[in-house]
Amino acid sequence: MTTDTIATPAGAAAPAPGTPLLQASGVTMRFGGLTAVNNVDLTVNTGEIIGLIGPNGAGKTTFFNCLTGLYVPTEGTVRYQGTVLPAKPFKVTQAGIARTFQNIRLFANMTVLENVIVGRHCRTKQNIFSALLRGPGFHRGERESREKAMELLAFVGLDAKADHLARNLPYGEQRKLEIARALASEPGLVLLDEPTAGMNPQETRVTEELIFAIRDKGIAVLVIEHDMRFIFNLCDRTAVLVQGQKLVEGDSATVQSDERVIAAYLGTPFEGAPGAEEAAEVEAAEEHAAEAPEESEENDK
Ligand SMILES: Nc1ncnc2c1ncn2[C@@H]1O[C@H](COP(=O)(O)OP(=O)(O)OP(=O)(O)O)[C@@H](O)[C@H]1O
Repeated sequence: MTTDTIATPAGAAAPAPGTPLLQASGVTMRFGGLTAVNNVDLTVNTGEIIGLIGPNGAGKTTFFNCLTGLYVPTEGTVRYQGTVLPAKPFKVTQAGIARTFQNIRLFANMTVLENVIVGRHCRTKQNIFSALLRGPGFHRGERESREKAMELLAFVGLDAKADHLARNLPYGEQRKLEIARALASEPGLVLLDEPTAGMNPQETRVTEELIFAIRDKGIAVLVIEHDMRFIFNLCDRTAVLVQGQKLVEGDSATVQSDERVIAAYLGTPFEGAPGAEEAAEVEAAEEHAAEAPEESEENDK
């Protein structure tokens, strides 16, 4: 009988920090006449948080899909820990890459805990026979999965809601649950597609802290986001895609000050750029001045 032992993730012996984990080389994806991703190289090393930014339709999600086996790139290769990845999402997850999606994909009618347990599927060896026979191994495996799922829920701050239905969670918490489910597969690298979309600034700050904590657990992160403050606070390096091509890659200062990036994407200097604080102070003073007559009118009454 198959027991429910937890499988070891591929490459579980943690590589030294700073060694290449993911290596995408010359990745190109064409849909008929449209080249959505054009000859993109990207390396993510252990211990890194890497950002991927670019205008709508730049090819960011398509690139993620090429990395995670949802698409077979028209050209190029994707290696994880030196091995070319198979173009099968399940095998990519088994190899050690997990992801979340731009549009939340939870099991809405399952509980929060069950959603995370499902995410552990590729690390267990349960099969139809062990489930039918329900021997000691099956129960041990179930208990372990439950405990690990609860640990992850505590990690993302959702343990108190373990028994709630996923569909009843507020939007920001559904995004956190997606992250917990991705972590349940014990990845070495997690790909997050717009993890703060629809979040308020407070939730965004919490997500930022959560991503730092994920990195501190030894999991590298590749993140797509449109929130530039979030990206430039968080990432060790950021790559900019424009019309499917990588325009620039570098640290936050390099990317923010690159004139091609400003022209093609940022438009105006990023709001956290030097000078923004002063501009905000002037704006606040102007608002205060505009409100002042009303205040004095009220005082006169
Ligand atoms: N399955 C598909 N078939 C045909 N064209 C596609 C397909 N998927 C994406 N595209 C096209 O590829 C281009 C890149 O799309 P993609 O969704 O990767 O961009 P993105 O940078 O993720 O955009 P956004 O920031 O809006 O999510 C777009 O022109 C899109 O219409």
